[in-house]
Amino acid sequence: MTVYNIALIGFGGVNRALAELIAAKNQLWERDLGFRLNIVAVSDLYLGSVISPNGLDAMTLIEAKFEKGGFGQLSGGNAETDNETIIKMAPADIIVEATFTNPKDGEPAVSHCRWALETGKHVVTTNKGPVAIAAQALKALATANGVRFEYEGAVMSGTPVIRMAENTLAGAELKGFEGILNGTSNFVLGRMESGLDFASAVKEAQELGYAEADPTADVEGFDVRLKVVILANELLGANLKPEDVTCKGISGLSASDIEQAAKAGSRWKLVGSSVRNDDGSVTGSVAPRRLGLDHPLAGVNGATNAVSLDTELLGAVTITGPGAGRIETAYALLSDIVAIHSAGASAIAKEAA
Ligand SMILES: NC(=O)c1ccc[n+]([C@@H]2O[C@H](COP(=O)([O-])OP(=O)(O)OC[C@H]3O[C@@H](n4cnc5c(N)ncnc54)[C@H](O)[C@@H]3O)[C@@H](O)[C@H]2O)c1
Ligand SMILES: N[C@@H](CCO)C(=O)O
Repeated sequence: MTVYNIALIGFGGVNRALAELIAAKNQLWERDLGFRLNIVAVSDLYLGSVISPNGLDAMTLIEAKFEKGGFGQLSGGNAETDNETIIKMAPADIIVEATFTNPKDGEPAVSHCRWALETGKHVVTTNKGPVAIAAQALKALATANGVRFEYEGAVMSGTPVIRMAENTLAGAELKGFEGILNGTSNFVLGRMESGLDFASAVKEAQELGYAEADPTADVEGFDVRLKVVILANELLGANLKPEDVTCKGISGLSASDIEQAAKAGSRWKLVGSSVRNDDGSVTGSVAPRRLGLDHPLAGVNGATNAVSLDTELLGAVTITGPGAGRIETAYALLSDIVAIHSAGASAIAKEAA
């Protein structure tokens, strides 16, 4: 039986949900996936940090109502956050990075990933910053250190768009994509269509765990811009930076815009897209678009996301599923760990052959 020791960096909605899954499903994973997860360290800006080489009880971590600096009360705990020590020194096989996304330079999460990879630890992350801004360098660092850098949850939470496109559409010749890539803004537009005002709809999205720490990133399109960069670089072989992608969000849409669209049999959606141009260059954009109800993206509601991949050999292939949510995103982390486990198993099989 394989046990992966994991260290959680950030203990907010997503990593708490992963701890919940561990508490509820480790036995099932042992049976069905061939491994179990053991939390050996946690570090959080608000709660402090803790290392326990034998493992922390996931249920205790979730149920304890820790105040600021609360990890200081635990054996091996410290009221201060100490990401660098935790990442470099904890006896972890995998660092689970789920701190705030910084859309400007990806820090400090880029450094968290770098410290982990340099010390021979795998990284799984749902943080869009390091992936959009430094994926190439981090992937190279992972390869140089014989470990993996996995980030399925950075786009469409647990819906497997990155791995699905890479593994099962290889050779289909992707030409571009367009999609609804932000759960919060899609949820907000739907709630406004039902008559709720913008601010209350954003508040609901925050309560449901969909929104970024600063929801401006959701409603101004910055979050979608990062996702367009991630998909374009990963799937279209581009080398885009966030500032290369034109970006407009939904905050300029009024209740009357939304009402008028509905009366005319259409719906506003925030669409992120990218295309390979005839000269081989790849461009990307984020903008609200008024779509007829017969458009495939018009019926995608709530925090659901969808991306339509335009391929040479198959035409459009559309992937749809949850785009945000705590458990949904924690599942993406599990799927990354499954990928690491499978890669390890196939490496062992190759050595034995
Ligand atoms: N919630 C979702 O639906 C979702 C989906 C996909 C991706 N993501 C991404 O996953 C990450 C985590 O999301 P979340 O919903 O858990 O966010 P959250 O705001 O609930 O939690 C983030 C946690 O990280 C901690 N933190 C922030 N900076 C830190 C630092 N420098 N060191 C240590 N801890 C730090 C905060 O104290 C907080 O507890 C974000 O980057 C987000 O963009 C979230
Ligand atoms: N805030 C993001 C989380 C998923 O990346 C959203 O609403 O889509």
